[in-house]
Amino acid sequence: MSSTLSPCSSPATPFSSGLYLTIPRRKPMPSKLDDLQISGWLDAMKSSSPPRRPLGKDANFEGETEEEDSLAYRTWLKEYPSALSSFEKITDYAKGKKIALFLDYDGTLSPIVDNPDHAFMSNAMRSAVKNVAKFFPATIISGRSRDKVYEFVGLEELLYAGSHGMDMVGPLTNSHSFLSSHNCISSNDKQFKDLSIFQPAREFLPMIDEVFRSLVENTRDIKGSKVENNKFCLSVHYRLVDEKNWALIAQRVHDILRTYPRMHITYGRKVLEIRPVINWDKGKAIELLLESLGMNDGDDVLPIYVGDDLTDEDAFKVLREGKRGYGIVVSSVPKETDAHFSLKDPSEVMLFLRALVRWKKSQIAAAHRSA
Ligand SMILES: O=P(O)(O)OC[C@H]1O[C@H](O[C@H]2O[C@H](CO)[C@@H](O)[C@H](O)[C@H]2O)[C@H](O)[C@@H](O)[C@@H]1O
Repeated sequence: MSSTLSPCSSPATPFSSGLYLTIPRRKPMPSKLDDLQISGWLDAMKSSSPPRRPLGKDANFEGETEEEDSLAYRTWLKEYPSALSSFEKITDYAKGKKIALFLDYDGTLSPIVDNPDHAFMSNAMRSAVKNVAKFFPATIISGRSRDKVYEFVGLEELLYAGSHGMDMVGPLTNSHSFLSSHNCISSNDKQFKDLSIFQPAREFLPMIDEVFRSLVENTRDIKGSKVENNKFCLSVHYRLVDEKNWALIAQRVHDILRTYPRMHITYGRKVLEIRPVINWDKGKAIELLLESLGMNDGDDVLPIYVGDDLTDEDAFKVLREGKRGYGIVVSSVPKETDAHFSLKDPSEVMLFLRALVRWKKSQIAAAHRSA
């Protein structure tokens, strides 16, 4: 699975320096999408954010009955077992290995809410994340801007990767193979002393700001829409837009992006994510982070990635294809995924993090006893 389901966008190509200067920018000209294009966009918009009926609760949900939903979920669980009920299996495999933890933010550490500015994590979750980071190197990897996700999480014990991994600050100095080719620079900033900043889409910034302004301007009349600037990518939210206007919002975004062929769309949970066409995603980001942490290869490393969204699939895929860790998808409905295990919602993520801490403490205690 790839998160780049972009029926109307250009294929991803590697980053090339100075690209921004060659990008043609014309005034957006409205174009009429044909029916096929519209239905392609709408299908992607719907399938990336399926209607959800919380399991065990009645809700106004068109389609299958609640019973059928729950049967479908139980069947799906056989293929993607709960990371809680499979905890022993996971920790048996983790024995003697160094765990590296990667956590998505929205829908994983904080519940999905209508207003993206109000996606706060609970204090209980914050404390679970803080504790787990005492025992395992942990990174939050989010589509949000790095500053925004840090503002939400507020913990210094972690590394932060914003804009889907296009903005990372950390001890990235071990990753020689990536340094030269991916715009990684040592920071002169006092705040990030001795750390490196990795921003492979830096040259796109002026263009991204331009697209942001254009999106704001051209969607302001669509009730419920919201454009979020995530620094190296943009989000056009339609969660609160009446479904009859989804085609309209798709049309407007399409019209703008026609004049920016170096920007493309991916689909998240009731959000169109606009990002530069560079060969970089959350999967590549975790490879770089693992390499930086000196944990890129060897049988003694176990990366665990927890995420809920289509963009997290790039990371699940890297782990599955490399046969070197576990992806855990957060979902209360069956979905196609490259993850190995599942958790129903952020509250189960919190239980899983706490269980990891208890397990690690028991390992340490056992090691002390036998020493
Ligand atoms: O990679 P993530 O940390 O999961 O970020 C992905 C997007 O998350 C946010 O949007 C989603 O959560 C919002 C708050 O719960 C919700 O209102 C929205 O419908 C979801 O799509 C964030 O606002 C986006 O910018 C991120 O791209």
